[in-house]
Amino acid sequence: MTQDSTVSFGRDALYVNPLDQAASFSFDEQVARVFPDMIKRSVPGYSQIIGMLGVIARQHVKTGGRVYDLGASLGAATLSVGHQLQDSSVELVAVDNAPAMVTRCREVLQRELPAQPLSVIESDIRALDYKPCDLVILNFTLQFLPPEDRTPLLQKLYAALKPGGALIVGEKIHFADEVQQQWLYELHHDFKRANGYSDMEISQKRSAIEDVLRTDTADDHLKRLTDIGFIPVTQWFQYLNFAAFLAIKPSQNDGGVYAAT
Ligand SMILES: Nc1ncnc2c1ncn2[C@@H]1O[C@H](C[S@+](CC[C@H]([NH3+])C(=O)[O-])CC(=O)[O-])[C@@H](O)[C@H]1O
Ligand SMILES: O=C(O)C(=O)Cc1ccccc1
Repeated sequence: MTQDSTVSFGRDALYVNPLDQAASFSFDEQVARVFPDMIKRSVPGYSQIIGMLGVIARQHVKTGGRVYDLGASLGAATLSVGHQLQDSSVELVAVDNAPAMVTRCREVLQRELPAQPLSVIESDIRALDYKPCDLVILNFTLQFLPPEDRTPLLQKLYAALKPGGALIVGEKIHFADEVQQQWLYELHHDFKRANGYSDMEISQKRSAIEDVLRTDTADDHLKRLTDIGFIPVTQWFQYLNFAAFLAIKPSQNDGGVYAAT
């Protein structure tokens, strides 16, 4: 962070003190202020995924193309794509519906990617009219939509993607097998404890997110994306109960087998 920046970020201590009743988690001013620290200490592999998003973008984004980062928060995924592509003919579009995130995101991205055509849009991603695009990133965002809204959004994104375009979905997942679910759930708890959260912080945060973050299984994701028409669909990442998927919109002339630049 540069000296003249108005954006500053702190350590996540939101759930340190006992709360009578934890309010539902929301992406407000308090969360935005500690978000980089919160997500790195809470999501196993977050930094590795972010780094790889830019690398994957290089395979799928063409000259003059467009990339959407949906539920962009502070723009980390867009930043990774911008740094990897280094292509000022590509438009990067970051969208989030939380005003506290959008303000900071705009400032960070304009400062870090000054030569890039860039839009930071405050909008619900379900309401947006999507322009033709090469890559859509939903990095830990789909999980916050009501389950019944997930397929309609993904269908809309499929329609906007150009043939050969890619969708990347990062998600917290759960497991159909109860033993596996319990095991990975506990390991995630231990991961957070190893990153400096107390048991009380972990359990208060869990109560606050349980109604707003509803997970699917990896199979749910693979099936839903395949049913919509994406092919191939692959899971390219898993670290404990966090996973990421890559889904391609097939092009007419590759027999639906593979598409990239
Ligand atoms: N309907 C919606 N419309 C727009 N934005 C939404 C909606 N619902 C939730 N959001 C936004 O989705 C983001 C989810 S965080 C994404 C991290 C980021 N992708 C990253 O790669 O750093 C993940 C997490 O905190 O676990 C928040 O900024 C919400 O405001
Ligand atoms: O903290 C958790 O347990 C999570 O599942 C990840 C997360 C990270 C940031 C905001 C909300 C959820």
